[in-house]
Amino acid sequence: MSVVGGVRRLTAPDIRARKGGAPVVGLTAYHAPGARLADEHCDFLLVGDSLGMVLYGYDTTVPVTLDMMIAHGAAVVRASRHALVVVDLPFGSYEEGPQAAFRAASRVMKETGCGAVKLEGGCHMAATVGYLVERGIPVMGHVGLTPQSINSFGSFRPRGRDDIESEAIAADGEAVVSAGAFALVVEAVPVRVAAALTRAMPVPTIGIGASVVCDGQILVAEDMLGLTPRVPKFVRRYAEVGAIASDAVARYARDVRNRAFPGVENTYAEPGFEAPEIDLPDDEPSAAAK
Ligand SMILES: Nc1nc(=O)c2c([nH]1)NC[C@@H]1CN(c3ccc(C(=O)N[C@@H](CCC(=O)O)C(=O)O)cc3)CN21
Ligand SMILES: CC(C)C(=O)C(=O)O
Ligand SMILES: [Mg+2]
Repeated sequence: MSVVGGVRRLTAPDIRARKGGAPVVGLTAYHAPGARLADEHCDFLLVGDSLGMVLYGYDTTVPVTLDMMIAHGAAVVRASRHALVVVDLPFGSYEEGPQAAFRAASRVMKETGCGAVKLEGGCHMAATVGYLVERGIPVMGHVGLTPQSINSFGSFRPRGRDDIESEAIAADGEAVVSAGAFALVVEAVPVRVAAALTRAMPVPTIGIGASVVCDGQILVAEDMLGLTPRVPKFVRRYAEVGAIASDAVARYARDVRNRAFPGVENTYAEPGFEAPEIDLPDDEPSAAAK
């Protein structure tokens, strides 16, 4: 539990206790400005390994490292005070076994100050989830579409659309929650599958592409803000920040080229020095510009 400015930050048990109550609001945050923007409105901020795709331009989350997650996680903790901060364990940092997972997760907790970690996987990760939870690390589960397994799945297509897959996902959720996960991200599954999990689980299900039946929702902030060029079907665009930002950059560039920026108000005065009149260039490119 942390106390900042007299306000207690939400904890994993607080989120756990929201089962059956008001929907849990999650959003990704990768950096200080994102965290400052989202903190007061959200119950938890997820430092998602999707940052590898959104910030670093990778095609998948597979190349993301533990050091990257720690650097971004620490920035989000510093810039927030209300929401629980959850940090994704990246591909390769926890699959080897419970002890490897504990080493990765304890580094994340110590070096970022976050309140929980998230890891992908179901039945085969249950022992790892239990090992972390028993040793004081709250774990959020993640089943359905698990993007770190893109090289096994072959694509980011929705999961659980046939009986075999939907039963496997139900068993996955059951396994990680029985092992002690305090909440469960359910990604890209049909309503029927999300509804069955939400009914069966004693902890909140957090949907992304899993319909309104879930106990909460999460989205990638850049997707809902209009900062990513293409978005999955499950995203609603709440703003077109990319278009606004592009327009601002275009106006800045025009002002620089016209010598309309910087203005006198952006300039440091020096007693006794008069800025020389500059010759504004005409439309002819000068010899120097050639
Ligand atoms: N910007 C971003 N948003 C995300 O939600 C997100 C990431 N990145 N990176 C990590 C994972 C990967 N996720 C993804 C990525 C792509 C699709 C997607 O393209 N879905 C298509 C259908 C694809 C298919 O059928 O093959 C869609 O239209 O929903 C879905 C989830 C969710 N996560
Ligand atoms: C999409 C969410 C659930 C995630 O895992 C991420 O942003 O990495
Ligand atoms: Mg992730």
